[in-house]
Amino acid sequence: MAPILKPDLCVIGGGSGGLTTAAAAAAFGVDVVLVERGKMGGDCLNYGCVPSKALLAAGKHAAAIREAERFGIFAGEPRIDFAAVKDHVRGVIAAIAPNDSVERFESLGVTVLQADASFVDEKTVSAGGQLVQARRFVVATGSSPLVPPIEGLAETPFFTNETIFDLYERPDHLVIVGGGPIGMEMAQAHRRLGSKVTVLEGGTCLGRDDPELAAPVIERLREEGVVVRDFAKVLAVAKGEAGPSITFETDGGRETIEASHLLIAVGRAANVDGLGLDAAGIDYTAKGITVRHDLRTTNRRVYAVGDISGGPQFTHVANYQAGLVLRPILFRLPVRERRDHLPHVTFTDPELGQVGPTEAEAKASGLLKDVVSWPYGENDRAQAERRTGGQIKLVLGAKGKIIGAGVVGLSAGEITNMLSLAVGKAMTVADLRDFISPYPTLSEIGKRAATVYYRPYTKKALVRGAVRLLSRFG
Ligand SMILES: Cc1cc2nc3c(=O)[nH]c(=O)nc-3n(C[C@H](O)[C@H](O)[C@H](O)COP(=O)(O)OP(=O)(O)OC[C@H]3O[C@@H](n4cnc5c(N)ncnc54)[C@H](O)[C@@H]3O)c2cc1C
Ligand SMILES: NC(=O)c1ccc[n+]([C@@H]2O[C@H](COP(=O)([O-])OP(=O)(O)OC[C@H]3O[C@@H](n4cnc5c(N)ncnc54)[C@H](O)[C@@H]3O)[C@@H](O)[C@H]2O)c1
Repeated sequence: MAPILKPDLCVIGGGSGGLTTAAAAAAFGVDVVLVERGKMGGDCLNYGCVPSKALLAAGKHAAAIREAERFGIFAGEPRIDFAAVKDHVRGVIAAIAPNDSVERFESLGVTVLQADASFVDEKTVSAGGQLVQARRFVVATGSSPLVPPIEGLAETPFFTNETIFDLYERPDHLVIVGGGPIGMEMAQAHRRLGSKVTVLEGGTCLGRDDPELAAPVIERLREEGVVVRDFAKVLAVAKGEAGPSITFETDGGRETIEASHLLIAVGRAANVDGLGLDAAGIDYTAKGITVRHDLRTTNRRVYAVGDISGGPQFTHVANYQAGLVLRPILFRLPVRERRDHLPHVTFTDPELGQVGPTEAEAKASGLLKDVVSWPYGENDRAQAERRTGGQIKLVLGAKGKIIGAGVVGLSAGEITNMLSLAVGKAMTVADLRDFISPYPTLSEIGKRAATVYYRPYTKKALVRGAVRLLSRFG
């Protein structure tokens, strides 16, 4: 048996959270062992963010060709080679993969074990038989697609995010169960690439977002021909002649529809199975590993980051958490995870971005003092681009502090960066009002929304009187 490895840090999982932790620790000269049982890069690179955004990008090009007439350009209906689109998706993954590869991590000084890791006791991990006893462990094992207990599903072929990107034939009719970010992004991408698409959502689509901001996304998908059915309870699926048939119930009664392909996108299950968490004294639930404010688990040697830590499931959150845990691990500094300033973007067209609490969440927490908004229609760049649908909303606390913000519209994801800075740095509407925004840019809507906050002051008799008085002094 190989000698026990005794590094300073052992990271389990080579996805967004694990790779960031390992690379940053190695940059400080720390002896790191990284264990990954599947593809380096995890979900984001292989089955998540990257392929979904590449597919959406292809769909966006098709939509731009269809809409070109509005700009005086006549191209007709685009001819779409679905297999070539998938080659493009593969190509994007391949272009990014070297950054996440075993070779790159070994070149950084990390020892990479390509094996399934499991705790055997409180201080030891076995990775394919190789024992590792590290001073600290970081668990970053991510999540997997949740498969709901729908009658007949186990006997019916279906896709998840782990298999849909390998489908090289264009679905004639893609039925998607779940209208969250995965469901809606996949629905629009496939519709734009020529498939008939139906979304069956148990509640309301994009239900975690501000309903007023989610509405234009849902409306746009419907305009493009996606059939969106809210409050649809899927009762059973069965393997039909041409593909799966899906029976569901709404207020209007029971219906059965025929699909060529079925995609299940109803959320995620934390990858806790087989990790030996009980042997290590690490508490967990179905949502993930239980962590403290500093992401430490119930085993003081072990931290958890990313989807497995039970919080919001995004790559940038995994990266943020990786940055946090390195401080206690490397420098013995105390940290406290914040969740009130986290952004997320759904990359449909229009994009939908949110930072911190929505209006309703801020109201429920008692922090809401005001909301100001500005429509894309009043932005000159949006007019030039002929994309005037959407709005920005600033959620304000006391003294004009921006505690949350949401935006839906063209390039809303990019605008969310500015909003993330504003919320993260506890800026006020005055900060957004006073910065100089280059003209004509879409981000100007943030500044315009901030000026709305000051409108009541311009109407105040005292302020108006002061302006009149001062004007007398020449
Ligand atoms: C379709 C889709 C689209 C998405 N789009 C976005 C987006 O646009 N933006 C965004 O921010 N987020 C997006 N996400 C979410 C994002 O992908 C995840 O939040 C992120 O990948 C989480 O990173 P992680 O490191 O926690 O887990 P993962 O990336 O899942 O990595 C975990 C790794 O651990 C390995 N592993 C698991 N168990 C073991 C074990 N016992 N031993 C060894 N290795 C193990 C797995 O093989 C995997 O490689 C998307 C997700 C999906 C599914
Ligand atoms: N752009 C992005 O950042 C992005 C994109 C995709 C995924 N993600 C991440 O991945 C996570 C998972 O995405 P997701 O869309 O699978 O999950 P989700 O939990 O966000 O949404 C799942 C949806 O499915 C519905 N649902 C659940 N059970 C159902 C059932 N039996 N029948 C019909 N509908 C049902 C829910 O009401 C919900 O609207 C997201 O929460 C997000 O963290 C992020």
